[in-house]
Amino acid sequence: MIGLGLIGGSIALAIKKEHPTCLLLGYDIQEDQLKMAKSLGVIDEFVTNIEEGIVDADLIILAIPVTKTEEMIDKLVTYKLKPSCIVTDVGSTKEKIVEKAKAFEGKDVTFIGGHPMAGSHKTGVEAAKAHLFENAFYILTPTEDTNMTKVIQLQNWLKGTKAKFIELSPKQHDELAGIISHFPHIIAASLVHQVAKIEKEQPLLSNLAAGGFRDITRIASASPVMWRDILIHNKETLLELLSRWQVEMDRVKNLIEAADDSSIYEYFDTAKMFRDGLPVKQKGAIPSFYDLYVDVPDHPGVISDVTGILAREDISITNIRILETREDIMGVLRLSFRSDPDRDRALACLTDHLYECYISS
Ligand SMILES: NC(=O)c1ccc[n+]([C@@H]2O[C@H](COP(=O)([O-])OP(=O)(O)OC[C@H]3O[C@@H](n4cnc5c(N)ncnc54)[C@H](O)[C@@H]3O)[C@@H](O)[C@H]2O)c1
Ligand SMILES: O=C(O)C(=O)C[C@]1(C(=O)O)C=C[C@@H](O)C=C1
Repeated sequence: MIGLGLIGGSIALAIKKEHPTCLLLGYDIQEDQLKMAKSLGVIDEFVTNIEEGIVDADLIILAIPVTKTEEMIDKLVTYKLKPSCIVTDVGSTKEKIVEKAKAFEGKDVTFIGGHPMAGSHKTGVEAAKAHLFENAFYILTPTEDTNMTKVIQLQNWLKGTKAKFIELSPKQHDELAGIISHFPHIIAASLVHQVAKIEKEQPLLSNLAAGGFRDITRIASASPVMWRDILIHNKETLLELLSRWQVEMDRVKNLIEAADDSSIYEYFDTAKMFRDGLPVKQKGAIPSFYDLYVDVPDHPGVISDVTGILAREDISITNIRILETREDIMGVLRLSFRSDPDRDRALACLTDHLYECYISS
């Protein structure tokens, strides 16, 4: 595993789960990440000399920023790798990487581009989780010349991710990922910039940032290194999307200027219908959350009562959020669980304790 951050670490854990006897070696430019990965049991051993880690490998996974992946491919082609070795990557862009990997042609090495479509704004191996990609789409970009047996072998190595594999061309991948993933990160960062600028005149502003602003800008906390590289790689798609966005914003501006109430209503209503219709039980565009909403009276101790009930039943909560608390009115707790059965058990036992619970908000 080259690169032991969030994604490299999560894939390493998933591989080890399904293939416990394999020897998993890690390499990273940050020695503290390597030491941490070893102490967390994410890898078996680490190497500080890349050659030591790759020459006998059956599978090499590149889990580093996308421009670094290109540089690493340049380096890997200079080594004599094990015959029949598979090299794959997890980068968020594919065209430039797959193009670069043509350098492996004629070397008895198979390169298959990959991109697990799930993740987080967190970085580093401490945030790695074996189940990060469960139910997520995992895009592979084999070319017409790729041996299908190798694609199946790679899927078998990655079986522990419990992801759903799909194949796309690198071009199609970059267009789709540009729309659904890369562009939203630009919007999130630009919203934060807008608030940061205005805050200079209105110091109270960020204290008022409530659920809406926080929800839409969570991903602005993602790694600047990773996103710098993605924007550089997917330049054409993103420039095209920015032009379309400017047209979209002009449309909204016209609606507001005209104070056209039915068109404004329609604007939000059609967006709501599309958003509500997105698949929720799978990762990918919308991550999978097994959420339960619980009405709670706003008085001290209520949260520990709810969590205590679940703890006694041995039900783990993956996230907890208070959606609304104002004096004298009911607040809502949003509890997230790892699976549907956990949520069902939570619903049953909280209802037994007379809490009002429901599954959608
Ligand atoms: N974070 C996500 O949500 C997500 C999801 C899917 C795919 N990806 C892709 O996965 C890749 C890794 O992202 P991440 O989220 O794990 O980032 P991360 O910052 O958590 O980890 C990246 C790791 O790569 C190491 N690294 C950087 N350059 C290196 C080099 N030349 N040689 C060896 N190690 C090097 C860093 O030290 C770091 O430990 C990126 O290509 C990203 O586009 C990210
Ligand atoms: O959930 C998040 O924080 C993510 O941004 C994950 C996300 C995405 O845009 O959905 C980010 C980049 C990846 O290449 C794949 C997944």
